[in-house]
Amino acid sequence: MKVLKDILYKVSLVSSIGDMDARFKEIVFDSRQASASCAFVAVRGTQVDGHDYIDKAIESGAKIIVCEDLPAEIIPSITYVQVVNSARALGIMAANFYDNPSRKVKVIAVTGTNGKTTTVTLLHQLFQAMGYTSGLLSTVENKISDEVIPSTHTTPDALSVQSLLRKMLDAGCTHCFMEASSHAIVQERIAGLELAGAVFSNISHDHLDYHKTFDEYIKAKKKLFDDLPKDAFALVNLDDKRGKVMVQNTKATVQTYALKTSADFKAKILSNTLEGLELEINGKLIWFRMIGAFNAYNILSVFGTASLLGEDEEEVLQTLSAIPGARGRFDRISIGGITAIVDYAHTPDALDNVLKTINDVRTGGEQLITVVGCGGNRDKTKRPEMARLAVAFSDKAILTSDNPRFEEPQAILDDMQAGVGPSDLRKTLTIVDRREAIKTACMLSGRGDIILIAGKGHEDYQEIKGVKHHFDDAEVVTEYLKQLTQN
Ligand SMILES: CC(=O)N[C@H]1[C@@H](OP(=O)(O)OP(=O)(O)OC[C@H]2O[C@@H](n3ccc(=O)[nH]c3=O)[C@H](O)[C@@H]2O)O[C@H](CO)[C@@H](O)[C@@H]1O[C@H](C)C(=O)N[C@@H](C)C(=O)N[C@H](CCC(=O)O)C(=O)O
Ligand SMILES: Nc1ncnc2c1ncn2[C@@H]1O[C@H](COP(=O)(O)OP(=O)(O)OP(=O)(O)O)[C@@H](O)[C@H]1O
Ligand SMILES: N[C@H](CCC[C@H](N)C(=O)O)C(=O)O
Ligand SMILES: [Mg+2]
Repeated sequence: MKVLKDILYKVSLVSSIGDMDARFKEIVFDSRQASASCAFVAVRGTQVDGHDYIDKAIESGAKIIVCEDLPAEIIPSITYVQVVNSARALGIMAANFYDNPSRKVKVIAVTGTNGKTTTVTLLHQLFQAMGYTSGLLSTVENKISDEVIPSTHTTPDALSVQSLLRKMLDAGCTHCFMEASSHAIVQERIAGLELAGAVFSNISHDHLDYHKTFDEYIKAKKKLFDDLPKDAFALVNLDDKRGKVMVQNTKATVQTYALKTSADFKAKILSNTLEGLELEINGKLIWFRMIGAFNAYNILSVFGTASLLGEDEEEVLQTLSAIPGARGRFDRISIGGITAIVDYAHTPDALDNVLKTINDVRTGGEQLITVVGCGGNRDKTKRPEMARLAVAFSDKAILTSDNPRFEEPQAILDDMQAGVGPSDLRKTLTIVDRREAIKTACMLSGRGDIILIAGKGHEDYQEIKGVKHHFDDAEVVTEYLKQLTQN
């Protein structure tokens, strides 16, 4: 049992009614999970307002209500705590409830439009390989050392963040590498965390459905750095034109990395092929198994982070050199002389990078066939742009579905097709069924050709009308390439 006033430590309060020494055994922010003697935090959401569910939570046994607006009817047996910001209060309460695990585990948060999963995965793999026990919170999976805990979000909700960190601490983890999505920052899912450092990779077009304007999206990412404590580090990519803005108001120690300009951590690409990257980092030449210039940025930010955490530079580079990278990020499958690449590029910038990378490392003569779709109920403005890029940088493009969710798949494809100019229609196919689209790409390809399947990476489902149907790009392309090349 926890005592309310202890758990409210550092929460900005407006007023309270009732017993501040009240005891409770769990915090919930969803009335459907309320139980006897829980504390219910009413959070305003995008769909509904948690304040409308206060009665329901009390019916299910909640004895403590934390909210921004007090209800009209006050029940004498209930304690009400009015706070400035419920979402923020939830994060701070969760941290106190689990005894502030981030004071003992060094937590590094990575934000940016692209590269978060890759960066945190590399950091986790690196620290594990160097003998540390470390944790991971990522889009693909959460990990406590080697134990996998399935991930539902890029950044879990505030309670899950803290309870996972507590488990990491109990399991002996010294570090945790986590993604901080812009949604999570705005929704205060990381409030209450005491970060040891934060990393900014880049910012480009995404999630304008949620943030509305690019300025708001930049502000969301900047908030991570604004909220850092003085003893933390802020590591930013200076080649991104928003790198400096991110750390304008931070109290943390600013450190920079770049390929194109002078910075604290600097790298140069010596060679970039389908086999890997050769980089010069701090005067040392090292070979890496990851492909593409964008991965040079990810490797460099991992190197910078590890150095700022006090690790030996030589050991870091040697260990990183053997690491394969994150699942679904430029995964190469070679069957019968055909190369398929499965990649999670689901934004115009990521797709542009991946297509340019393939074009940079092509030897010439082969065809590049790209299969790509755009998610339903997500930023619509990226649809024509992604189709335009796929067509412009490939010999053939097959536009298809990617998690249509509650939208009509053909309507998403119509939005995509608007980005294809009349002269490019010849090399564009539209196939709603993703399996058929991949099969067609395999049928159109011959020895030496490259098939890029973009958008889903590690995802093993296709989400249609609230139901996730098993679907795995790598599995499907392997099946057809085997079938077609064996006959
Ligand atoms: C748009 C968005 O981010 N939504 C997240 C948000 O939900 P919401 O604001 O819509 O919540 P709501 O349904 O309006 O409910 C408001 C409050 O009322 C409560 N409630 C609701 C109903 C009820 O009966 N009783 C009750 O108490 C809810 O528990 C909630 O506290 O808060 C929830 C709890 O933390 C999240 O699960 C949910 O993620 C949804 C499922 C989602 O799809 N989010 C995506 C967009 C997301 O967060 N993506 C980023 C990564 C993006 C990227 O970079 O690629 C991520 O970090 O995963
Ligand atoms: N540093 C980078 N710059 C630009 N593009 C990148 C970078 N790193 C990876 N990418 C591309 O972006 C895709 C997504 O990468 P990753 O999963 O690491 O990003 P993310 O930020 O975690 O994405 P999400 O917001 O969906 O969690 C990759 O599949 C690759 O195509
Ligand atoms: N975390 C991102 C992933 C998008 C991946 C893509 N496959 C899609 O479904 O749009 C989101 O939920 O917007
Ligand atoms: Mg991610």
